[in-house]
Amino acid sequence: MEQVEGAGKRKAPHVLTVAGSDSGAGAGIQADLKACGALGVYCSSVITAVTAQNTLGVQGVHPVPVDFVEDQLRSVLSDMEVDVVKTGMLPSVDIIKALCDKIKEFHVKALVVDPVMVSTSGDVLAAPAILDVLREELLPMADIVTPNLIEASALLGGQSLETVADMYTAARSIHKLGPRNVIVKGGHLSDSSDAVDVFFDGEQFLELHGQRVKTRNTHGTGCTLASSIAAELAKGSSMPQAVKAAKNFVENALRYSKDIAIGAGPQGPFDHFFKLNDHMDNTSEKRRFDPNDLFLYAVTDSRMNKKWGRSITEAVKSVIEGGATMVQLREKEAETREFVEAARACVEICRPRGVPLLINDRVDVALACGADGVHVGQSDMPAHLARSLLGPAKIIGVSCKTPAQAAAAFAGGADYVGCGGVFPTNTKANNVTVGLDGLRTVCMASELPVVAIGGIGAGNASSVMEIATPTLKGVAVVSAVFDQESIVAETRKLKAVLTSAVVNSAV
Ligand SMILES: Nc1ncnc2c1ncn2[C@@H]1O[C@H](COP(=O)(O)OP(=O)(O)OP(=O)(O)O)[C@@H](O)[C@H]1O
Ligand SMILES: Cc1ncc(CO)c(N)n1
Ligand SMILES: [Mg+2]
Repeated sequence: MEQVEGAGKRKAPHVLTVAGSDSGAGAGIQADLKACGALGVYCSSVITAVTAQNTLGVQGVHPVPVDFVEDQLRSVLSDMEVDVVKTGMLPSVDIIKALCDKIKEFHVKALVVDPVMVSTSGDVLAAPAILDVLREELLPMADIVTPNLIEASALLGGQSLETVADMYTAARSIHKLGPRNVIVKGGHLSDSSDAVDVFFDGEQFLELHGQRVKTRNTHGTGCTLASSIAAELAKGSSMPQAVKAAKNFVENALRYSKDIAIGAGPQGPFDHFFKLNDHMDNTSEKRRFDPNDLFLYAVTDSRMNKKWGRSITEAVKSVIEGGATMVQLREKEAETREFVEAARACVEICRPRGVPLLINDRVDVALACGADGVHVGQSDMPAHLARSLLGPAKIIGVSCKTPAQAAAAFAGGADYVGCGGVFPTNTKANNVTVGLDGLRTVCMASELPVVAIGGIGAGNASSVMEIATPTLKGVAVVSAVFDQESIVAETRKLKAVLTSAVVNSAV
């Protein structure tokens, strides 16, 4: 029992958010919980008001009675070691006063105040009556206050703020109200191509520049910025570090979420958990596959390596040295553990040499070792499922013998087609040979680039490349390079044949 007590204890960085609930979950308490969760910080929550809210605006506000806000504060602060308190919507003077009392009673390292007043949709979240108590009691206790342009203006008695220069003036004036640091947020700054926030610590200004993401999904950026600052502080960052990291987090989340469609209104929520999901997203534009990589595609074979007494890494190193433009690990006999280890080692070899490394059949191994993609056969994982597991950036190749299979590969989101066996081969038992005619038929029909495979070597590679359809990009070989005394020499020889075949068919 004692063992359990001592050994497992680890203090979790802890933010307490004191804010309103947003039923649409883009802003408020829900944004704070997600931001802290995404940044690895525990977040407890004291709810000051319940709002009925969606992407159209705020349909209703229901403040929590002050006694019950106090009860929640006491419950959390008396029991849990809170590092940082972050405040959002504080709908009444009484609630602010109760909060100030509780913060004085229980020690916390830092207080982040987001002076929420009006939602972006223009709905009032806190009565103007709170301004005095905010200025006089809460702000002097704050380590940082994070007004947007409208809130900064309200704190300064309605002075209009329109330019970055105005933001400097505002930051200085708000600092005089007592907070240790101020960040005036420029999300609402009109016609600016970047998103500028102005930070002031009482001595120095820091202009925080970020790209302005073109998106409707900005609901909750303010809450997220403030709770991310709180989370970074709880993890031990300095204030300038925390502010920069938070700004960066918001920008990345917005960029990732710019096309997400939730709700019919003008301002949608964004995804705080983009880091968890980004490899799963099929809609993002990036694709990083160059069909020319198929030119000399080397496919490993464990039996051949065994026969010649080589490790898989030695074989991969040599074939790249000889000029291979892409490598596939095809380990039909290896145990998973052994396969993953070998694959990791090969990733280390291929990556710095700019050669993509694919894994045959095993999507799990490809993910585990960080390979560039997979090659699947007709009886392996279907391309569309491999794509949904691997995300948009990985390369997927599919073995096809017919135009119909090539069309299905294209529809499933594959990047290339491997067509064969072109010639009879010993590498693959019972494999139907499609011949040069079968290859030509697939190449003519395929929407995807094609690599020819099966019994190809220096002796017959020219006859393959002479098919010369625009889709045929190269040859994939096994024995021609790996079942050889010198991998480097044979690969060079094949590359020379391929290069001259391409030159000849071009003239
Ligand atoms: N389109 C955008 N692209 C990049 N950053 C943005 C964009 N919109 C806002 N930001 C950034 O998000 C943070 C919050 O700024 P903003 O001025 O929108 O706060 P807010 O009005 O309090 O937000 P909320 O709608 O949550 O109340 C700032 O760091 C700001 O620069
Ligand atoms: C509950 C709540 N807090 C803060 C904001 C500010 O965006 C909002 N819209 N809703
Ligand atoms: Mg706000």
